[in-house]
Amino acid sequence: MALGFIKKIFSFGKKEVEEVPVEKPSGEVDQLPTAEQLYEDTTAQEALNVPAETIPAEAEPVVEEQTVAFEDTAAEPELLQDIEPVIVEQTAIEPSPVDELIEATDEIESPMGEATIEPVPIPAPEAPVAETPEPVVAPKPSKVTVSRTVEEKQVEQPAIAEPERRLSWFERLRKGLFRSSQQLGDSIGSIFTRRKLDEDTLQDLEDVLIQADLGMETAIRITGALSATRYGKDISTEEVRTIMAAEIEKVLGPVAKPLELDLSHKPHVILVVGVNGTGKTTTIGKLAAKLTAGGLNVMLAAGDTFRAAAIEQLHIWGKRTGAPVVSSKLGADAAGLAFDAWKQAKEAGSDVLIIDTAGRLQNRAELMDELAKIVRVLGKNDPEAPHTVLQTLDATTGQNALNQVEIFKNIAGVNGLVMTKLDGTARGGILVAISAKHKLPVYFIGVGEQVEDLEPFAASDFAKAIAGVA
Ligand SMILES: Nc1nc2c(ncn2[C@@H]2O[C@H](COP(=O)(O)OP(=O)(O)OP(=O)(O)O)[C@@H](O)[C@H]2O)c(=O)[nH]1
Repeated sequence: MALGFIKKIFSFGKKEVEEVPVEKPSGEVDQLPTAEQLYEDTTAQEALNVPAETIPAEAEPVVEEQTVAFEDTAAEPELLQDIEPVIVEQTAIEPSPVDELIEATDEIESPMGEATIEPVPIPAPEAPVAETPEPVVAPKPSKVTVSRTVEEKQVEQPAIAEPERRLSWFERLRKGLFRSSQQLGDSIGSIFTRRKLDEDTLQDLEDVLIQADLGMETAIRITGALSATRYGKDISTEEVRTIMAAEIEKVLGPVAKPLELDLSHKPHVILVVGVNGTGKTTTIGKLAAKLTAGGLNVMLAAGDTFRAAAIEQLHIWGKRTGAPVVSSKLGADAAGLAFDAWKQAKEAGSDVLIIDTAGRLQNRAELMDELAKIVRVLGKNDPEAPHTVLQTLDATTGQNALNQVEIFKNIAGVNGLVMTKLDGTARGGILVAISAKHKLPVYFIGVGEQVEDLEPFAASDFAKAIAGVA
């Protein structure tokens, strides 16, 4: 009953995301990925599952009428009325005592008076029915888990709008990894044709696995597993692939974790970092869609103050997901913006604040310093913020991604990964090497540019797709 209650908390807040006409500011957004195409498929779907263990025993609603309302599914439409629309007045941010609050070493150029919050049109609640029960505002649990959100059936498009069948996320993953898994399969095939498993074949296989970016540790793990059971025997490519998939899954299993948000922090701050073009802003949009669809109040902060298109892109996602966006003028101090955004989110009672950052190469020391400053400054507001530091990794990247994680983790405290673009001509093997080395949770994979194309990371599916096992 308690689980049902919590599920209802996160389903009655669901809103249909309306198509919002996007105004193009003059000039700057011409190079934006065609927003209308990019955001053509907009329906945000169910977002949150709350594991039973996170539900306190006393999670029963305290108000008697409330219990009745949740148990009576016919009464749910009425509850929809009770959700306060997140409407933020479009006012300039009041001057904040930033300078007093920040140590002298962190010279924050607060974008006071420049940062704006985009008001968000909220879809109208469903029409009330007769005999509306007493309004009830359901309490939110202190911890939520973000997991699979979009069922394939929920993203179906009318036949007329989509003449070709849209591939499922797993088909896109397989397709994306097909080329590298095929190359791997060909190489394995050429090693084991009419050859028994011996020292030479094991060495050749190890080389092939390392070339596929899987990393030395995993390569040795795979050859070790083969050697232990099949040494001196004939072995087929399929058998090698199957053992490879099993060993890769053992590496990935421990890092395939759902993203958990600690809502006792209000807002729970998610800082999104990574190298240029790795999919930070797109991932933020997709994640915001999951969270808002789950009934959470989300605020976005356009901390990529370098690119006008990035700010505009985040505003588009804000409109699509119903999340207000805090932004500032181009070139403003990103740490100051993050600081002000936290205050705005606090004042607005947001559950989650997601902060975008400018893409930066990990070897650009001054840019990495700026990132460290954003992290420090957020800690002035809430010593534990940012609570989640997500790094996006482009799946078409090879060995360099290992170095990216190393440096972003050290400087920004990355504590979770998202691998994007697995639907393209992805390599993907590097995620195995990164997982073996850093053991950071991998929360999601990006398998497309649409709002629903963010999938919880599943070790078994990924391992099979890399190894080319059905
Ligand atoms: N195919 C595919 N494209 C993606 C995915 N994620 C992001 N993209 C595309 O990759 C490009 C870059 O994405 P952004 O979200 O702008 O990347 P970013 O990291 O914010 O970029 P910078 O701000 O320049 O660092 C855009 O064209 C996105 O549509 C994905 O999972 N699959």
